[in-house]
Amino acid sequence: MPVYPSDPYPYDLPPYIVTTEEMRQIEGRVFRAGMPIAALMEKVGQLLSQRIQELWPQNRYPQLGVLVGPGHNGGDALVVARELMLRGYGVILWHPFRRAKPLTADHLRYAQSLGIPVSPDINDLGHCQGIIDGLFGFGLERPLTGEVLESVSQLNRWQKAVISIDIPSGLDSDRGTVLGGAIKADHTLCLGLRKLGLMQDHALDVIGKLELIDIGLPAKDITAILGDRPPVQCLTPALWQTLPLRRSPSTHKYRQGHSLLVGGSATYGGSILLAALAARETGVGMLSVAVPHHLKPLILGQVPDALVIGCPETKNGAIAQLPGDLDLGRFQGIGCGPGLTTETPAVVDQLLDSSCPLALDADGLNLLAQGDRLSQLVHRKAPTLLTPHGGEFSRLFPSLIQGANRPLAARQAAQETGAMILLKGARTAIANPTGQIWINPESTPALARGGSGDVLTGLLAGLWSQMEPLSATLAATWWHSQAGCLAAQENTVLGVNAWRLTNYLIPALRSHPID
Ligand SMILES: NC(=O)C1=CN([C@@H]2O[C@H](COP(=O)(O)OP(=O)(O)OC[C@H]3O[C@@H](n4cnc5c(N)ncnc54)[C@H](O)[C@@H]3O)[C@@H](O)[C@H]2O)[C@H](O)CC1
Ligand SMILES: [K+]
Repeated sequence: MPVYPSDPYPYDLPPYIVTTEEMRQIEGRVFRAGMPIAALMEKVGQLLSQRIQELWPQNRYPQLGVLVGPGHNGGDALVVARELMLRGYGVILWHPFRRAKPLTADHLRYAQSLGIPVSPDINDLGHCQGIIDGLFGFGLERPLTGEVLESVSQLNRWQKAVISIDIPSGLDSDRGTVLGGAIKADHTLCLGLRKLGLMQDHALDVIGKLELIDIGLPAKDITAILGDRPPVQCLTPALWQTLPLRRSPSTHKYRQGHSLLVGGSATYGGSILLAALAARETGVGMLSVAVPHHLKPLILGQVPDALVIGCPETKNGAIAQLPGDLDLGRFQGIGCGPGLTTETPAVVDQLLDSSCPLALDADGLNLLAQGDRLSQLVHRKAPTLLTPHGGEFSRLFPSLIQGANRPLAARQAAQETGAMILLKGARTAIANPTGQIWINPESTPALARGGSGDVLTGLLAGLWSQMEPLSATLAATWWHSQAGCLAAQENTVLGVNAWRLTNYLIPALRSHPID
């Protein structure tokens, strides 16, 4: 599992993520406009063959097994098989189906006329160094069963190098769920546009490294189906350019935003400190941190540039209330939750009643889940962001089946609450109340540890005071994961504790050219 994409996505391609139906409609426009299906299949096969030769040089992968399905995924695979054979690879086909689509049947017949062996027995591929999976693409209609399922399981047991064409066979191209069984790929060469099923947390172990192959889909056909505001898209490096890096020479600290962080307790003292360390890396003009009184020295000691507000505290060392004279109208971005505990709901109520842009995380979310706070959220006028991980999301929205399709669950939650939802995970999904979704395509398992979320909350609070809330949320998410990837690259996937992550925020930013 690469901790840092060595060759990230070709971001010059549209960052859109499509459903099966949208892909079919886009390709349908291309075919109706005159592009012969056979021509596109041949083009796709050539592009795939070139990439596979780069990934699998013939001297290291002399023998290749090619799984040929009954549909056009199988057709793609047959073009690849033929082209690689002509370039000197040894190729053997596995095709256990009696029927195939006409185009696929033609390619199969031609491959056989060239002397490429075909076997219905998967064991005849046991000697191959690499397996090319052209069983099913987005046309999979039902779970794999019988001999096909057994052969896929056998193949996975071999643990050979596997490249899947478009989608690992057996994976649902919308939900990313495994239908009966699925090929476990090292690489998935996705054709044209990313499929929604490939951008789901639970699909990651099956798809391996996801690469996008540009098959030349005209932008006009994509826009005709997806519209000008594509429903689902990836975060991209373009977000670096949106950060508030351009400042007027005459600016002053009061013009660079004032953020407030609220949290901390005797039980969890470090979370709010991590958030504060991250917030100040955003360059926010002023940073205020409201903590229980006893934590004030800790914050001041580590973040002397912050204005630390010592709050009255409960006997358990949590914030009892925010100071009565605290004017929340002074802040353009508030992050509440790291280390807060759920002892004092009044703190969250006070923030919800304010007209401040508010990001709720951790115990701020757990308090939101109590009583009718969540149902009242739709009446809040100021921008609101909820940043749950999976467990918090399930507590907040028990009726939404996020497991099957987390991005769509996040969208539904955003539309129900009127808040932006940032559903954290391996592929964090951000949804806004207008129904748009952004998915972060690049992250690292190194971030799966306590404190990472606090760092994100700090970035959000700091950027919300300097940028439009949605842009700030997208940029913070991208920045956070890129810093994690860089930290993992330099310290291994074990070395990205939250404190070190805060120290990688600026290096990650600096390592990308800003126009
Ligand atoms: N749209 C195009 O013409 C192009 C598609 N590309 C590639 O082709 C696939 C999509 O092709 P399609 O034929 O629609 O679907 P599949 O190849 O996935 O095969 C579906 C095929 O299999 C049968 N089937 C479905 N489920 C099962 C099952 N569980 N067991 C057995 N058989 C099953 C179904 O009846 C169909 O006949 C796409 O992913 C691309 O790889 C090209 O890239 C460009 C042209
Ligand atoms: K496939």
